[in-house]
Amino acid sequence: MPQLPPVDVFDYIVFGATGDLTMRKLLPALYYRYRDGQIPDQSRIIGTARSPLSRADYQERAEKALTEFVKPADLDGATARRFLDLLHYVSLNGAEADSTWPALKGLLEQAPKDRIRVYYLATAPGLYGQICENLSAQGLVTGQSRVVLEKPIGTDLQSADAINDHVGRYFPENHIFRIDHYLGKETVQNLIALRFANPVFERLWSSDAIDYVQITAAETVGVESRGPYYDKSGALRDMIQNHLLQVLCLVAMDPPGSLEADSLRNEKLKVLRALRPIAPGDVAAFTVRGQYARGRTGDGHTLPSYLEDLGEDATSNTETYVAIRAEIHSWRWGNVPFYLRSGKRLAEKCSEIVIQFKAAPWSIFPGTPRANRLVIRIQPDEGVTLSVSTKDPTPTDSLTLRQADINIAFEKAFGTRYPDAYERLLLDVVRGDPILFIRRDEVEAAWRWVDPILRGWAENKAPLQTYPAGSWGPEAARALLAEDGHAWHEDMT
Ligand SMILES: NC(=O)C1=CN([C@@H]2O[C@H](COP(=O)(O)OP(=O)(O)OC[C@H]3O[C@@H](n4cnc5c(N)ncnc54)[C@H](OP(=O)(O)O)[C@@H]3O)[C@@H](O)[C@H]2O)C=CC1
Ligand SMILES: O=C1O[C@H](COP(=O)(O)O)[C@@H](O)[C@H](O)[C@H]1O
Repeated sequence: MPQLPPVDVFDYIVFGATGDLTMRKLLPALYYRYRDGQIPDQSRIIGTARSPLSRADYQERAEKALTEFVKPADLDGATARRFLDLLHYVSLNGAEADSTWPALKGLLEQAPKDRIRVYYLATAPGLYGQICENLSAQGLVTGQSRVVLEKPIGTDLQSADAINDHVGRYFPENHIFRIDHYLGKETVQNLIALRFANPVFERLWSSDAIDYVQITAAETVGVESRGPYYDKSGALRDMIQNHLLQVLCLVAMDPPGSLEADSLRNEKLKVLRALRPIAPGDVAAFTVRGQYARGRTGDGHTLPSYLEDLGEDATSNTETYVAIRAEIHSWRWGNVPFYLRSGKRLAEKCSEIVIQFKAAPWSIFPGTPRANRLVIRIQPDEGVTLSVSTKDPTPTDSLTLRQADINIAFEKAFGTRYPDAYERLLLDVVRGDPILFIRRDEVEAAWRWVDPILRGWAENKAPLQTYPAGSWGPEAARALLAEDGHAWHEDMT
């Protein structure tokens, strides 16, 4: 790994420091950046949550998390111990302006006044405004302070506005970092390179040459321990409103004028605003929502249903799967359908973008050559595959065609580990670089599109389908594409 420039000394204050996100993603990501020499030793990571833990208890929990979530080959004992020394813990109720705040204040004020402070809110979004208000009341918002808001921001446009207004009273917009970890994924960023550094693609990137686009984020896991959050959220709010719409923006946007954050965000915003609204009465035609029932893994193990995962006697109308046929009303995209889907307990863990090109208008070969297809694999096995027609080498009396792939597997091609998305994003906040974070108007535009779908579902205008855990989702999702004469990637021939 080449020498990476370290960031300035910082204090990272994590609210929700005992939670799933901190343990599974944030601490491992910070460990990797520390291991690679990017985090100076004087920096501190201060965990806060209501649980009454000592600093040693918290370090012990963090050590367990590193053992579980960092690859064993990457976990060096001595480095991990030095990393754990950066950790502190303050027991505090973020929702209340009580007597526990001075402990945090005292700890922060031990550092020089101009030290960078990152307040990372890894708690329920309903707490964001109150935590910021308390930070301000305690005099903890300095000129060098930034706040990171996890997604989803709110549960609809109205609640998102309320949160953004509340947080905005204490932090200026350029110090608010709305994180969407999909933007930190290497292959998602690579879309910008692929599209705007390779004219061979960009010249074909429109309805002139593209038949349709699919964006998939499929997971094999169920709701795990996150039932209480997830059951109130569902797949549309959890994945589509943020991650998939952001990926769609990068696929569909016009070239930004530069790599300045606002230049990119302006282009993304135009796409969000050009999404054809799906009215509540149209949800049955353009959306499919599903919930996993009991099923089986590929090797025959029984998988519980969503209701069983939630716990005894649970009932729920929450979707764990969504498929949507979206359209972008713009000159570039005409009537090109963008099929989005995301679900839990599906057959494979796979996030990818499929760009299906149009077939040749005329064939001089026996049979019609297959249309080209570009598959951008976001995870796992990050890479790009372009399927092309080539001459079948079998010596026959006619020139027949065979499909072949031009394939780049990034890890293999570059011989380097692909970092987790959070590794990049957590240090971008310290650097004060907002390019991979979401501006307020983007969040609002995304909710504006999602809200009528939620309303249609709440009015029961699209029935909740079931699908067997371990499958590719409800049959109705197949039908959604079949109506256009299309098929999901796994069904394509
Ligand atoms: N987990 C994930 O994979 C992802 C999560 N997110 C988002 O991150 C956020 C956190 O998610 P997740 O970690 O899963 O949630 P968890 O429920 O696992 O953790 C919540 C954390 O918040 C703390 N907490 C709860 N109430 C308070 C309070 N009043 N004051 C201070 N701390 C409090 C809890 O600790 P205690 O009970 O001790 O106070 C706990 O540390 C959510 O907004 C979620 O949507 C986003 C992307 C992925
Ligand atoms: O934000 C979230 O993302 C994860 C999926 O992330 P990935 O990087 O593994 O694709 C999802 O499991 C979770 O429900 C959601 O909140």
